[in-house]
Amino acid sequence: MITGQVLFDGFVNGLVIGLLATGVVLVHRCTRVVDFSVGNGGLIGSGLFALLVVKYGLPWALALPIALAAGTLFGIAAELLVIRRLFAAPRAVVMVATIGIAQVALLIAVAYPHIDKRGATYPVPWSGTWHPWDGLRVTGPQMSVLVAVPAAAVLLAWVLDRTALGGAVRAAAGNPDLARLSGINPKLVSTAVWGGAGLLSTLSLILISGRHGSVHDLTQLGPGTLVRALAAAVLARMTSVRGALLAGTVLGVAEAWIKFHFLDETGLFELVLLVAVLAGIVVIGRRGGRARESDEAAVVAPHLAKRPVPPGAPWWLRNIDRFGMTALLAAGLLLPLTTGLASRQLLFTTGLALAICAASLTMVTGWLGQVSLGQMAFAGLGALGAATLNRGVILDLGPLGWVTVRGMVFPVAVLVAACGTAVLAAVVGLGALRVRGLMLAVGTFAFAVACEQFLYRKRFFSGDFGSAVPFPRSTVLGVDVTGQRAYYYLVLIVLVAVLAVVARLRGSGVGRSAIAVRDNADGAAAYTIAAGRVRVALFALAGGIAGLGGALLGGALQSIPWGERYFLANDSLTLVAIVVIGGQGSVAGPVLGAAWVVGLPALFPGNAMAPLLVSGIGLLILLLYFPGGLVQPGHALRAALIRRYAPAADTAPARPGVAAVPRARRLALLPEGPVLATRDLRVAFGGLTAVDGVSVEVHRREIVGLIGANGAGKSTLMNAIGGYLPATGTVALLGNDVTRLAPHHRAARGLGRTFQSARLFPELTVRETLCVALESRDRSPLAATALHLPHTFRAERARRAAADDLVALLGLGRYADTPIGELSTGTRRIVELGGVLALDARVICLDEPTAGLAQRETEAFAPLIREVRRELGAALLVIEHDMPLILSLSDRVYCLDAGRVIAHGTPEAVRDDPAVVAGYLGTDRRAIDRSRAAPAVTPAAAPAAAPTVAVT
Ligand SMILES: Nc1ncnc2c1ncn2[C@@H]1O[C@H](COP(=O)(O)OP(=O)(O)OP(=O)(O)O)[C@@H](O)[C@H]1O
Repeated sequence: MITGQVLFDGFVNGLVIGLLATGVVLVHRCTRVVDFSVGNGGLIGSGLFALLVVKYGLPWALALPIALAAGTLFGIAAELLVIRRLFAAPRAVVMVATIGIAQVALLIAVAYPHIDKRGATYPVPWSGTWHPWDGLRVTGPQMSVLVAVPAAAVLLAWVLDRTALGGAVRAAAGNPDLARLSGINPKLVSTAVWGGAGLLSTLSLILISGRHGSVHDLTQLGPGTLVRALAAAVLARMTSVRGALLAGTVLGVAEAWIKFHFLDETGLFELVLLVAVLAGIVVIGRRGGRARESDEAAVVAPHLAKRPVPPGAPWWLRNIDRFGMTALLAAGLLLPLTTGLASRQLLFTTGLALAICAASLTMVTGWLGQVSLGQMAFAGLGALGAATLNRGVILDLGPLGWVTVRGMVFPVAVLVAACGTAVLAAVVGLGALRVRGLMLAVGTFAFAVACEQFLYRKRFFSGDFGSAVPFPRSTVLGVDVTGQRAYYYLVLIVLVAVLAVVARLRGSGVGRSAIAVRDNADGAAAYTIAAGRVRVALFALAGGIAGLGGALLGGALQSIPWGERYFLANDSLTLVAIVVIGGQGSVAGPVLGAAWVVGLPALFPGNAMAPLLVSGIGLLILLLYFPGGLVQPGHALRAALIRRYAPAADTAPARPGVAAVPRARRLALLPEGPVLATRDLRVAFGGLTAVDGVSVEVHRREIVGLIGANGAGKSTLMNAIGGYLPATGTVALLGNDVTRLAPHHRAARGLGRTFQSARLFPELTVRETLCVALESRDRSPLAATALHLPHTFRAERARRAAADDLVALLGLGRYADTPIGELSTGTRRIVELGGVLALDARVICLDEPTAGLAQRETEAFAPLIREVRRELGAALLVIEHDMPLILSLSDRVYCLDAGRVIAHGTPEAVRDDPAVVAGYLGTDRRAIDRSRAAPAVTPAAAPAAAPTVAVT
């Protein structure tokens, strides 16, 4: 029977976790960043408190404000020196920066003078025990919690609800742009929030350390505390401060209950936390916790990304990447020959294995723009799994009886374990990747802690070996790899193979699709790319590669220290540092990053601070000053050489025959009746019905205009047609009901779409963007591409040739290798049309195709749109504010007002409709006059398009 005392103890622990979680929620609400420094950040003040009281004999009442002030100042300093400088950066970057801040905090705490009093206890104001009623005991540290947490919560509520600062914080959290307009300085708010979070985490860590008892090993409190606070914050949907406090308390009680009932199952609670976090993430996703576009973004700005070498460049420039990689390989081959010391060889091998693990993160962070904080957990499971398979196991399958798995030879065990971690990563990814934004980081961090505390400890993995599981090496394909140097070369070969896979995937449709999904998931869906599938497939592959790297690392060590180093949650943070330091998304980055993080501390043997220094401070310096990482100077040199020796040439023929564009489905028969029809479509945002029972039809080869005042619901209607928004009513495409289909399925059935913002995929070049659209015809298979199978090279060549034809057709020759992010709006809009051509769309929705264009460009666009219709034989639904353009272009027009169709018919009829004049055109007399003056151009009489005119 569980006692009240156990639950009470859990309640008190939970109060502190809840307090820490409020800091996480505050920071997230104001800056949309998950703050990973919240655990370690508090160590500065909590360590100082112990130091001042125990070592220097200060009274606690004096030391406490000093410690709290130190923690607050650290929060403020972190904001001023790091966060503020990354104000405009993607949130993924800022989150990675918080990992650097956490490392720096740990570094400072480790650097504190040693408290050499043996058995000294952590200072608490009250040392007695109380018995408020029979059977309940309240200790001194618990009394501190019972006093401090409610006091802090009341103070926080008062500051948030009653003070000007609190009002500013709430306003900035609700709508930063509106807050800025009403005179609130978001930077000041951010500083205040970070200071407040520093104060809360210092207080929490002081209270937790009091419960911990000893003044030693305080730095160990970081990850366990952090994961509980993050879990509470996720359960509070990252938005509710009060909810965070409540969730923390519930978790504390749950932990006490679980630990009481399952005393033998160490780490079971961490497993429950993982499940709770994943469930919380799914709920956040369901409740519309969609991230803003900028959340998952390239951690490297597009201008720092590697440029493709133009095909006309001299041979040495075309092969410059090969030279670089050959030089790295030569260094790798020669390295073990520089020393005969086995310990050095082991160090080098460790670096290579970590580079393999980091290469897995390159795909997740560099391409998907997501941050995984669980890669070293996959590595740990790979290592322990391989060791288990190597020695053989007897499995208890319950009613099915016992199964004996005979030991596998070393290389087979490594490969099977890697496949196992890939499957596991797919499962974790299915939960955590459902929500866009940065929730993967939280989910994978919880996974890392659950592995460390629960999975690694299972007898299946650790057997009876305690904290060092043996993993002896043997032979690989008949070659003896028991020697340190031979094993080094084996790991080098695997690293080269992994990097070859990564490089091949990045240059293929798989890498392009991943970057497209990251930069603009809706845009990718419009090109038939299923974001979820791309994310989960790459995350699974990354999990497999991490497992492979981990198994090889285990083989290098020959005895897996699962509870001590390499495979812990903190090591996953270090892996993120390796990737950022090396250069995100770059193939050489993991190698350079691993060389930095493993190699530099080796120059200072025995110094516990060196690893933290190179990964923590190194991470921050690189993020702030060299966001491209160590490969950045190389990329800059490469770009300079390209500018100097291969300037972009306009290779576009003036106007090649459009027949050059291969078309897959152009000749497919269109059904009778409308090609697009909506019935009673309705979309509501909370209380606002943006589209209110709209039924529209678009017939074969028709251009239908959609007009209406700002906010009338035109874009919302188009988004509902595309499946980007949940709607009631039906949508039929080419005679088939597509109401229940996801956007990428609708696109695959012939629905093309361009967006008002024409964002496309900023990091991809024009040619790459068109290749993404061409994936709709022939998708790049992940496994076959990774394995370099010949047919994937043929398919890739065909795709590039088709993209080049489109580039030529649209007169985009000189922009073919330019990243989209560097193009003008007009050029981006032409690339978007190129994408629609690549799709072979049968029904095309254009959302304000001339928005942001100069009048001259707008005039060139009408013929281009007609040309697209002629080319594809498609029907178009076009939203446009330019009345002369839309009235001259359209065969029929619908006018929307407040989400309803108020008129439809021929352009002339709609233009003269009294409701349209009163509700829309009447607002701008000149618009009517201009539209009356507009010549009613028939499609047949349209002038030949001169698309290059619009390219500016
Ligand atoms: N994601 C959203 N959340 C809440 N409200 C939204 C959202 N998107 C649109 N709205 C609201 O729905 C209404 C219709 O917006 P919509 O963008 O469809 O209008 P529109 O006719 O396309 O306007 P514009 O010509 O300015 O693009 C507006 O009141 C808008 O504020």
